[in-house]
Amino acid sequence: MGFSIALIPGDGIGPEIVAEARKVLDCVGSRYGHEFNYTEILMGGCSIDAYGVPLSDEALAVAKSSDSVLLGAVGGNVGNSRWYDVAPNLRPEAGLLKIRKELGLFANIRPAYLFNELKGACPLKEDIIGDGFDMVIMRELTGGLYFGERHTEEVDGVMTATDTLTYNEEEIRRIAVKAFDIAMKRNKKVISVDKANVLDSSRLWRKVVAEVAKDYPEVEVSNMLVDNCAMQLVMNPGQFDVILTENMFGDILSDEASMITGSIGMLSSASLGSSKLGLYEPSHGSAPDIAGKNIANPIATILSAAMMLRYSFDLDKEADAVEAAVKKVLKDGYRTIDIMDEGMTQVSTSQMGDLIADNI
Ligand SMILES: NC(=O)C1=CN([C@@H]2O[C@H](COP(=O)(O)OP(=O)(O)OC[C@H]3O[C@@H](n4cnc5c(N)ncnc54)[C@H](O)[C@@H]3O)[C@@H](O)[C@H]2O)C=CC1
Ligand SMILES: CC(C)CC(=O)C(=O)O
Ligand SMILES: [Mg+2]
Repeated sequence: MGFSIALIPGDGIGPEIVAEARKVLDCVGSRYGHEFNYTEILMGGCSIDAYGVPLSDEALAVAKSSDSVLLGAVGGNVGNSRWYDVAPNLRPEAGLLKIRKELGLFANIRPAYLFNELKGACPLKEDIIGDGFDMVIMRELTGGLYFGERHTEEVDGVMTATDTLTYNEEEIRRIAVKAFDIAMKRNKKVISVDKANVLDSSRLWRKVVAEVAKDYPEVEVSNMLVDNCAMQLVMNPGQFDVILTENMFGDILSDEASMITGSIGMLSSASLGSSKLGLYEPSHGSAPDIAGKNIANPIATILSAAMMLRYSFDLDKEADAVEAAVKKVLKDGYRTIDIMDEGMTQVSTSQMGDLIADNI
């Protein structure tokens, strides 16, 4: 079968890791008889350099007309790059926020599980790791603080910056439904994370989640405050199945969850809406500190490509093959530097891609 993929390498390590995911997809294509047709588009700092905007209308149109979108990452050194001394809607990340909003991708699924082979790279003590953990963070992606009205102004002679956090009940309901649906296919446990002891938006969040829960009597549901959740993730990660949370809390908690899987370079993600068109990207950023060195871990991006095969193309067998290839390469002892451990063989970004592709 043929599938069109809008490919967005982006900035920093983006082009390096996307090249490896493409290599793996091409192996899947020839092994299983599919044709993946790529159209490369610019987004982020590279698009600012080329067109003066982080996402052009033409690039957005390509993404909208594709079967799916595969992204590396966007952005540079926040604070000391030329891309940041401009209005917020012209910064690299504005391209990412725009594509998420324009494609209606309100559900960001970030699976965090510990490969047995990576127990040594997990920073937690053995008795905390126990039998490992396997959770999914279901993060709301097109509402909340990242999309609220914001401005900076002088108030009574003092510079004052304002960001607003708004959710309506429909936005909460649709992400809650996604979380309960996914819990039904897993261990039937949802922990909804909020800050209901302070925020009105969190109180509405709790009320709507409780309403949705009534349609899923088999799912065990509870609430947890976000500061406690940050602590519980490193104290008892095995307790989580599905974490349901709003945009910024999910952004922060997923970086924390990624680290206990061994490295932020391991955490994949799928951003979905109400159609088959999804955007697939690693949970990490453009890592300018290691860009161009061929040392970044491409596994999060490769596993994101596997999610693309599963969720956008319904190619479950092929997605399983990619995940199995990743596991095999780790089992064989190959590691990029971020997950390197005693007795293992250190490989570069491109070598890791080659090894995974060879195991398809
Ligand atoms: N989805 C996206 O495009 C995202 C973009 N960003 C942007 O990325 C830029 C850098 O942000 P940071 O806060 O430094 O976060 P980051 O996630 O890019 O990097 C944090 C740390 O993790 C390391 N790291 C990240 N990915 C890695 C990988 N695949 N393999 C090995 N090590 C890896 C980096 O070297 C760095 O030390 C900023 O401009 C930020 O806005 C940040 C998060 C998401
Ligand atoms: C630029 C941010 C909004 C992206 C991010 O940190 C993320 O989606 O994890
Ligand atoms: Mg993030």
